[in-house]
Amino acid sequence: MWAWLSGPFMNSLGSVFSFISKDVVSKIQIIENFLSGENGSHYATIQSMVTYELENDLVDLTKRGSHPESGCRTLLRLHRALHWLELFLERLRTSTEDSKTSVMCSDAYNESLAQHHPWLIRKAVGMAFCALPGRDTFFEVMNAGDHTQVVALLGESLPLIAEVYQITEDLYANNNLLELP
Ligand SMILES: CCCCCCCCCCCCC/C=C/[C@@H](O)[C@H](COP(=O)(O)O)NC(=O)CCCCCCCCCCCCCCC
Repeated sequence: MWAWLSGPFMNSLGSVFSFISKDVVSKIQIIENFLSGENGSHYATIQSMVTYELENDLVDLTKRGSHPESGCRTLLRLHRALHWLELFLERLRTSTEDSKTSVMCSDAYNESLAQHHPWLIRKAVGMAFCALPGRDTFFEVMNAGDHTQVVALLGESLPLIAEVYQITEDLYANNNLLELP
């Protein structure tokens, strides 16, 4: 399912994007390792992961310490990335022929992930966006047919992405986990 993150499309985007996809792949790997480890059953759902890690003091809550790669903080990074994805795909869905992917990407980034990234990363990411391929290429790599079909697919998927995002957001908010280091 995550193969595209290290596939030819991401590779064709250059070194900043391969850095980004390596970061995402390694975070997914951290969570998969918990899932296949001896306490894997606690990682079957996000809810059970949160309960298990909090009850067993497995999360660094205020500053990085003995649990720098907890499931909770790792998923939080992916959760924020999912928000970026939602905002970007919504822009792509409603875009017109002369919309620029670089603008769609950076607007979505500034509304989401950028708030959690230091200056240097924001600058590097901002420059990388300028080199993104055009809108047609994005429609093509989704491999879901012509523009109309891709727009329809996005229309069906985006509410589901938004729902997943909101469930995690509420769970993390209720447990004060939204600022995990
Ligand atoms: C498809 C086209 C291109 C991708 C565009 C990327 C948009 C934004 C890029 C921002 C990248 C910043 C790189 C920094 C990484 C880390 O410093 C930083 C902090 O990690 P740390 O606390 O462990 O140190 N990592 C992150 O914030 C994770 C960012 C990942 C952004 C990737 C977005 C693309 C993929 C979406 C997949 C969503 C999967 C969700 C699964 C539940």
